[in-house]
Amino acid sequence: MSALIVEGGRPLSGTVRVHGAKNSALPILAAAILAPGTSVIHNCPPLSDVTASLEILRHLGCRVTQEGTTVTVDATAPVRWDVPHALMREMRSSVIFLGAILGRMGEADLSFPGGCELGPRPIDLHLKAIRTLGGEIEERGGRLYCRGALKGREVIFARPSVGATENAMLAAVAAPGTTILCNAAREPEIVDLQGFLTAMGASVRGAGTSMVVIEGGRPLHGGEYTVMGDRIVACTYLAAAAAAGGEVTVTGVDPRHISTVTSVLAEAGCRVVSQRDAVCLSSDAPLFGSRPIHTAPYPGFPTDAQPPLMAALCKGKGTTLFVENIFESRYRHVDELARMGADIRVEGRVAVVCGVPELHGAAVEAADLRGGAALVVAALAAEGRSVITGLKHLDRGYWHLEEALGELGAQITRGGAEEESEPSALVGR
Ligand SMILES: CC(=O)N[C@H]1[C@@H](OP(=O)(O)OP(=O)(O)OC[C@H]2O[C@@H](n3ccc(=O)[nH]c3=O)[C@H](O)[C@@H]2O)O[C@H](CO)[C@@H](O)[C@@H]1O
Ligand SMILES: C=C(OP(=O)(O)O)C(=O)O
Repeated sequence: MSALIVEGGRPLSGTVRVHGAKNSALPILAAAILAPGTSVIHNCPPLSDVTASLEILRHLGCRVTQEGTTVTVDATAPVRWDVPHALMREMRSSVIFLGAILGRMGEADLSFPGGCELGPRPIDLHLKAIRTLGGEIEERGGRLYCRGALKGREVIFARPSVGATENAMLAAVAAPGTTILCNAAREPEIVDLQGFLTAMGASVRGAGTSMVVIEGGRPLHGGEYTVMGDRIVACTYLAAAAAAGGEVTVTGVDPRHISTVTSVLAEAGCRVVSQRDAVCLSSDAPLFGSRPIHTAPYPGFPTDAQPPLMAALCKGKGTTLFVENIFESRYRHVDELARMGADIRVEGRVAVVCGVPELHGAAVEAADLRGGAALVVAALAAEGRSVITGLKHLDRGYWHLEEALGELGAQITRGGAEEESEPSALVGR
């Protein structure tokens, strides 16, 4: 079993560039199937979720090549419209292929998606949107059989959902007529998807607001596009610098996309300076607490940044209250942070973090992607050695994490947990 071995307690310094955003790259890869042509997608990070998406595209009959962070998808002649269950359960974003495959092939056969276990993650809003656009969906034996001639319509979401908005956009691009998505999610990744669809010849406007308008049924062609930088990876690096101390510049991110997070870090005592596509953070004293953090759909505080920010605030002088409003079970990192000496009390959706003067290294296990990032942040701030397992979760969303942090001066390596792990009571002492 592989593990990250972190010798913590060292300040970080230098500049790090974030890789492309997982949550943009995945719907963009699904969108590539919509056009009978070749799309070229740059800044597409070779994460395990991206590999799964490429496997789905290959299974559908696309020719796919990957050179560094550039992916080329030739979707001239897909031959299948089904996604095997093993690929569906690899990640949440497999469900985004529903709108894209149905839009291109007029038929789709999928099962329920995987992804981080954060409590119930229904797909009712996805299915309702597709049905509104004319898709007939039959749920049988855990599979979803969809067919139907799509038509532009008004779709009203009961709540903003990133994935359902993306799925509806992909289906609507292929649906003749005007589709209006009301109460759409406003995340920057949706704006990125609009950018790629526009590069393919689609007419989509309004992404980033709660109303997205699509004139569907236009002829599409392959597009060339560069995926935006990953704002959650940026928040993770900033949280690491805040926790470990030092001075770090994170580049390749739009500071406006993470202002709810940087304002919390500033309130906790870090100096934060935003530039056009970079954020510089320095931290040299124990962090204070911050005002209560309520996760919310964009432009609110992102749920994906909650675990790393919580980890950053564990060591310090203040108390911070977190309210997780998006997912029911997104505090699975708390027990592991407690092994490092954190003082966190959880009651339902609320977690209260009381800063402690020191954290200590420990053997801990990631239970989900951002929970894993939280463990890395805490380990960098902790005195002594931490051994972090459960890396398959981290590898879904962080590319070259140990190299990037290593360049900032962190002592972090990937090795076998068996050789490195001491009895957990001794680790870090
Ligand atoms: C691949 C990707 O982009 N993942 C992101 C996406 O996930 P994802 O697209 O799954 O998240 P959603 O925005 O859909 O979820 C928001 C809320 O709506 C609920 N809901 C969603 C769909 C549905 O059909 N029914 C329903 O009730 C969810 O349970 C959740 O409580 O947005 C989340 C919220 O910002 C992020 O944490 C994930 O990193
Ligand atoms: C929850 C996340 O991803 P997914 O929706 O793919 O599970 C995430 O990126 O933090």
